[in-house]
Amino acid sequence: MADQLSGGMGNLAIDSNPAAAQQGGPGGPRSYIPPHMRGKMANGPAAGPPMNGPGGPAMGGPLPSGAMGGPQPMGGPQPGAINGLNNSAWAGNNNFDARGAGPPPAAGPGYGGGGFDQASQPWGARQGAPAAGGGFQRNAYRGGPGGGGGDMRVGGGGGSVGRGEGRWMDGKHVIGAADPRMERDLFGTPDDPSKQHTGINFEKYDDIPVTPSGHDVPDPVLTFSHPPLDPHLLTNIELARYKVPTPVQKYSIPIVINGRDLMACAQTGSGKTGGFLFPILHQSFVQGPSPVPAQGGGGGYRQRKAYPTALILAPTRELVSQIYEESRKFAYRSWVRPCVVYGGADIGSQLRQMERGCDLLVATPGRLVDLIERGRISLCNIKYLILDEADRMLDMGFEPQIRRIVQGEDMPTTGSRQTLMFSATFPRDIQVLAQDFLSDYVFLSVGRVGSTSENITQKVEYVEDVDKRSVLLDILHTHGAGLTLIFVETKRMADSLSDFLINQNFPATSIHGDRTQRERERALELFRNGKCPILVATAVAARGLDIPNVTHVVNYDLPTDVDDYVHRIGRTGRAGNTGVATAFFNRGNRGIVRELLDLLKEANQEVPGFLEAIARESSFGGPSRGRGGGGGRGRGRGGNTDFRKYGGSGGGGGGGAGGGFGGGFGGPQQGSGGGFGGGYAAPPSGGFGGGGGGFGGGGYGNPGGAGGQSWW
Ligand SMILES: Nc1ncnc2c1ncn2[C@@H]1O[C@H](COP(=O)(O)OP(=O)(O)OP(=O)(O)O)[C@@H](O)[C@H]1O
Repeated sequence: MADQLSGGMGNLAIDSNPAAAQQGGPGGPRSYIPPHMRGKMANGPAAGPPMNGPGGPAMGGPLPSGAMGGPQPMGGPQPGAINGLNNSAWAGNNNFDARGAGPPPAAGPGYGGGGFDQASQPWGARQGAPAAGGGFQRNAYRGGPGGGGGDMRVGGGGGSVGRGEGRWMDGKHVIGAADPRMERDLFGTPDDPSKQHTGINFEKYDDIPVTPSGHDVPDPVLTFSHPPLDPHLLTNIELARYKVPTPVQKYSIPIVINGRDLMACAQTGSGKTGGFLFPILHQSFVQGPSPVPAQGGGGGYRQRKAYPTALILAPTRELVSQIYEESRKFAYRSWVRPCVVYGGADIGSQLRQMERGCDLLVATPGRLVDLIERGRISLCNIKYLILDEADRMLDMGFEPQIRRIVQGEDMPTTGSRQTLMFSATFPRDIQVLAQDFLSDYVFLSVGRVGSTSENITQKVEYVEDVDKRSVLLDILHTHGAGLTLIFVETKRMADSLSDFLINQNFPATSIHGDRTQRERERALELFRNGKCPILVATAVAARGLDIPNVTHVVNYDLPTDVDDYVHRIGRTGRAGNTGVATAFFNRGNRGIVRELLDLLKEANQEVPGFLEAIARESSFGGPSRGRGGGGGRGRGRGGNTDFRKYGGSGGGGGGGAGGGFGGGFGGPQQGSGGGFGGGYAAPPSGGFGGGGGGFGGGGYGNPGGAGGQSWW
């Protein structure tokens, strides 16, 4: 049931392949191994200890920082490898063969050899955490009414808490002891290349106009200071070397502390994660844990349910892992214990993690539904519900699962919890739908909704399909230092293009939904640490991932939805750093020409003449997206602001040409290139009629409805 649910509830791209993962990862009989990885995997991760094996890391989740690019021996990038990326270093590097059995030459002590074992230990084991010897603490989980049971972090049951953990005792927050080694692991060193550092344009974020709307919007905070923020949170923010809040953080902190719901739109890479973590952790540090209801049915610790107070939902495994790592930083030494769950990884180890305490849960929807079905999580204590990449979480693919989680279980209703939604894009129709989950919310727009950062230099080149490979090779030959992320539309294309690049002696790897979780982690790790500085990816890597030193994003295949383009190119130019994004455009991409054109103009980018010409000749109807225009495709784009300002709460006709703010929801989608088909015609209160069916063109939304197959 678990596997069926994970794979069959619509979260297919994300939670797919649990069976393969459980059968031994890359070596398992049902695992997919691309040809170029076959020899290598035998010596690589599969040879190491299970990533999530029993034995229970003290605190680390199934993707320990070492496995995902933390500062531990393997996780740290190889600066030499990155800096050595130039024309000759790549193309001429005949020693590199990602298909071969051995590790890449730059691997040093890291991957594949002896170094891997060390790095792949569960986090707690590597840190020598108490749990490493004896597994998880059987009596540690909070139990019994009032929360005064066995969890050492709450109620003051005596005994010890885990390393880096604090506790809540007698109504007070007791901060845990500092742990220098753990601090290094979590926060890195000042010049640590594996961590994102703020770039030269960080201060320019302040020039972006912020438009809050809703009544009684609290004034922004200007600094990280007490008040309003909890002093212990400030200590952790300082350890993270954040000096000043980004605009979205300046506003979100007081809005959430004042008890309001929030829908926040801010450009990619501008600190939205802190935008929700800071205020909810602040509140948690101040208020302490909620009492846990008495658990019926008795049973041993294995029957215990987790009762998180904060739930963060995000669309991909990699993104939930990243958010989890961020929450570990800012919850360090506090009573709040973060946990992460996602499909494709051993559910047993995730359950054991939760049994050790689970106050802030980061989850992909499919796996969460699975755990709810198993009776292992109750949502009755949720005070904060966060939908990161909110528009993605509420689109066709995820919406049924989100409704089930939010409305179909025991979560407090709107008004009794706080709901926060964050994204860089927020189409109008999704804004309308989102209302079901929000109560009297503040809408916050940093810049225009869906706009791109001016830190990204966008280039559009006219390239026919047959010429794409050779143009890509030219680009890779001339591109300087840094990591290059190449987006394609299909999983098959991701494999074939990465194979092609490897054959051309470029150190490439790929990430997409058909790869096992371990392969995905390995690909990301090799990319992060510069051993494979070229990553070919499907849309699975488009949202949220924060990888330092990505200097170039190539849209080898342009997406059919311009919002996807916004998120993809947002993998570069983050935290005030600069980056370049190149798109291959030809007449097959006419569908987004107008929106792309508007986007480029708005971000003060150069607009190639051919784009203007094709936009003119295009018969593709509808107004342009910007400046209050609705959606040419009926999605009724958000324009630059809160749709409530323009009246109406949904309804209106389908998105025909000329559909402004009044339209765009309620009718069947016009679709572009057969994107949506039918099944999207529900009224605002009713959800999408069709759910799974009707999605036929890879246009937008979850790549498959219930039971379908993902394309990413
Ligand atoms: N106040 C701050 N000072 C310095 N760096 C910050 C600050 N806030 C966030 N960052 C850093 O900026 C980077 C981008 O932040 P984050 O991943 O939260 O962006 P985002 O807005 O969620 O992007 P996306 O839309 O792609 O999900 C991260 O590396 C984060 O550590």
